[in-house]
Amino acid sequence: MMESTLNYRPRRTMLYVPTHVERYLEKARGLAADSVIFDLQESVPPQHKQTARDGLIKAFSQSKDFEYSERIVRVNPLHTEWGKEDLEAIKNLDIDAILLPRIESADSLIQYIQQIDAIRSDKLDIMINIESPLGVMHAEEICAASDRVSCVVMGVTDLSNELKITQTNDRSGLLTSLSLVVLAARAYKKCVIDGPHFDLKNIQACEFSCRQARDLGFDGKAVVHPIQLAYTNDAFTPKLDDINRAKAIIEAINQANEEGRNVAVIDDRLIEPSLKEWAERVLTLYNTVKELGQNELIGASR
Ligand SMILES: CC(C)(COP(=O)(O)OP(=O)(O)OC[C@H]1O[C@@H](n2cnc3c(N)ncnc32)[C@H](O)[C@@H]1OP(=O)(O)O)[C@@H](O)C(=O)NCCC(=O)NCCSC(=O)C[C@H](O)C(=O)O
Ligand SMILES: [Mg+2]
Repeated sequence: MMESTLNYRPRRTMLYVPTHVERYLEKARGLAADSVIFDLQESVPPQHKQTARDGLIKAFSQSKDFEYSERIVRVNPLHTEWGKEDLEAIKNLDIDAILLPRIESADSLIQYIQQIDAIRSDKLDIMINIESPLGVMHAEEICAASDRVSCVVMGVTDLSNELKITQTNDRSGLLTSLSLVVLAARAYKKCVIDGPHFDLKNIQACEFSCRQARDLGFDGKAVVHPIQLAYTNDAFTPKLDDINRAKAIIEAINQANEEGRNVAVIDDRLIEPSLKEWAERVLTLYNTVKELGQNELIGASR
């Protein structure tokens, strides 16, 4: 694994890797994904569930290193036999988090966490997919239910299907759900990730949805193919304009504080103290990107 002093984890990109496909597992070792989701669930056909578990264990036994990527395993729903077998298979695996699909209520989430804790003693990070109308409607109680949940990952295919929306490039049918989930996640200080873009060859539409996700408040976006990594990372990477503005804001607020004021003015714009938090976030992400050696993503402006 790349030597790192990172104490902040960017999650601009989360790459789903179907674990029954050996060449995808190998490929994932060298890709610029902030997180890798080793999928035992939706992308794995029923007849390959055991192959997928075996493939994952074999990949980790060869080396658990996936560059700087966070290692997340998505299991099948834990009330099913497949889910229980998944949990048993990964009980000793050195991973960073478990992703639970289709969470729809606080009660089931708590039960699943107890199931995980009964089999692993390391209080593993829990991540959840919200991907159904009920999940979206209950997002607030789900996010409130446990501090163990670090991250909410939208599942937009299942959701779009169940909402019966028309798929459009501007994703107008999904906007309410996306925003409700961002609201719930932010209310409880969780990281929140947009679902993937599925039109693999339509780069323009993918870029639009990355930028839309960023502007809606998401920390990053799931991806399903390596081709999507570069521009998804790019969309969530601060640009020089942001970095210069962040530095100016911190300096102006610090100076205002020294002079006994709480606010500052830059270029005729009022700078409130809460903007300092935004500025610090931008600089943390910028420093992390530099440390990852991805300086080429820091272009001039958005
Ligand atoms: C979509 C794919 C089936 C395309 O696969 P393929 O035809 O093999 O692609 P390419 O030949 O263009 O691949 C080029 C190289 O990239 C590697 N590759 C491709 N995909 C991946 C991947 N996901 N991870 C790692 N590496 C990948 C290939 O091996 C090629 O490299 P090389 O071998 O060196 O030549 C395929 O991309 C795919 O299956 N993607 C993932 C699909 C998936 O995970 N779906 C489920 C997740 S989305 C979801 O469930 C969200 C939620 O639950 C919801 O409901 O919305
Ligand atoms: Mg799904």
